[in-house]
Amino acid sequence: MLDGLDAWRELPAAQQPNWDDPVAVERAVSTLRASPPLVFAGECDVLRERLAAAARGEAFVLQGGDCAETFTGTNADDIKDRIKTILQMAVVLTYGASLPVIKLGRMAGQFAKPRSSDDETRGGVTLPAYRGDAVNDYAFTPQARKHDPARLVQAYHASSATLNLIRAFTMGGFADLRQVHEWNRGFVGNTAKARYENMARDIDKAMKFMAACGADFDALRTVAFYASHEALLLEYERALTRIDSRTGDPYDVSGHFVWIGERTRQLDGAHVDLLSRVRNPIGVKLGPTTSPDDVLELIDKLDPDREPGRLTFISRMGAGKIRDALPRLVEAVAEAEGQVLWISDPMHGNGFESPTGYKTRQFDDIIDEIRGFFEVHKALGTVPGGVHLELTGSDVTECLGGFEQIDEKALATRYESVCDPRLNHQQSLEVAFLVAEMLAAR
Ligand SMILES: O=C[C@H](O)[C@H](O)COP(=O)(O)O
Ligand SMILES: C=C(OP(=O)(O)O)C(=O)O
Ligand SMILES: [Mn+2]
Repeated sequence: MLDGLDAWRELPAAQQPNWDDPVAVERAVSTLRASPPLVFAGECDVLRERLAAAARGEAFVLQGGDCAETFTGTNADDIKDRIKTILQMAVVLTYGASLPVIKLGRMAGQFAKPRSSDDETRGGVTLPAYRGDAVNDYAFTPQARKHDPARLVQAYHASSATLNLIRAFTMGGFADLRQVHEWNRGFVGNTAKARYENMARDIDKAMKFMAACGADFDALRTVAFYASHEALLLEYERALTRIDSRTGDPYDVSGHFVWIGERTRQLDGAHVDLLSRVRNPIGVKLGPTTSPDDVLELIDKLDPDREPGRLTFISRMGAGKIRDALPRLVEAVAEAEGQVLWISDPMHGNGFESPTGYKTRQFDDIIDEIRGFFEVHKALGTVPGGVHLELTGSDVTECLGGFEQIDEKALATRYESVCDPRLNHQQSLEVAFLVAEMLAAR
């Protein structure tokens, strides 16, 4: 019997690649094992403490980025635009919440996707589904769709390059509060967004007030920005699990925060087992079929010591279901004295296919699910601790609605996602203003 960090190998593992060349898998895994960690365990500990503060209502989490990062998207402009969007949103949310905002990118590791179907059929041809650049290529040819273990190593290098740029931007002056504030003024000033003007004006006044008081803006030139992704590919996550020399504890050093998806959260499955053994702060997605017993068992397995900041539940119920499905889960956790952080993913329960064949989501459904999340927590006296969004920094047309009123016809103009539809730059900022209003109204 295998123990410890390899016990998952004897458990059912959903959504894994079909590699047909064990020698190539071993080559990739041994390269990963010999490669340096992407994050330092001490950073994961700091994030765990920050998330504990969010669970107490003393901070708010903004987790966002692509559904699926790609190797071609690993370039300076795309990464910069995503960081810029998240920084802009964070300033608006900080103002609305009057709380620090924890910035957590779905970045630097989000290269693997669970899929509903193993195959995809186009024009009578059936090939393996695209499972993220860490597994196969999006192009619809037999060669591209073959699962290739060498891609794990490419995903590691793409994550490393992304994280390097994140660290450079957020520590090197790009995140300067004065600069981010100017970008936000541009957003509100450029188009008729009357609804957001009041808050933007208030933020402007607050900045002037801070300046008049002699606030040290130079101290606000850097921000902490953490990396997160779904821990889907077990060989990859295992190869990047290392023993921390300070404490002797295992950490998954592929990212600061890793989560288990809705499709891989089986209580006796491999993903829950592996993540139960690492010290990182971790998350679990919870869809509408989750039962109170499921959440209690997940807490027992993943957070037996009830450690604040260790476990985040990311609810993704759908706008029409959240008000019915979430309360019993939140109540069960509260009764069990679980110390979990609740955050809302208003994306994954609200997808549908447009008549023209695009996977999309309605902006208003996304907002309604977040509103439902706040309502449920308000009614129960618990803490709505953050939001988890699929977004990008460019002007794609993937989600419907928002003040630009992207309609079904417009989806075709700039649909670039290789998996789920993302909020574009403007829609992301709009979400930030609306969530800031919800936070301010608490
Ligand atoms: O990002 C989430 C999942 O990978 C995605 O929603 C699955 O999409 P599918 O139903 O097209 O496979
Ligand atoms: C796969 C995802 O979500 P879920 O596990 O909630 O379906 C995702 O976050 O892209
Ligand atoms: Mn997705």
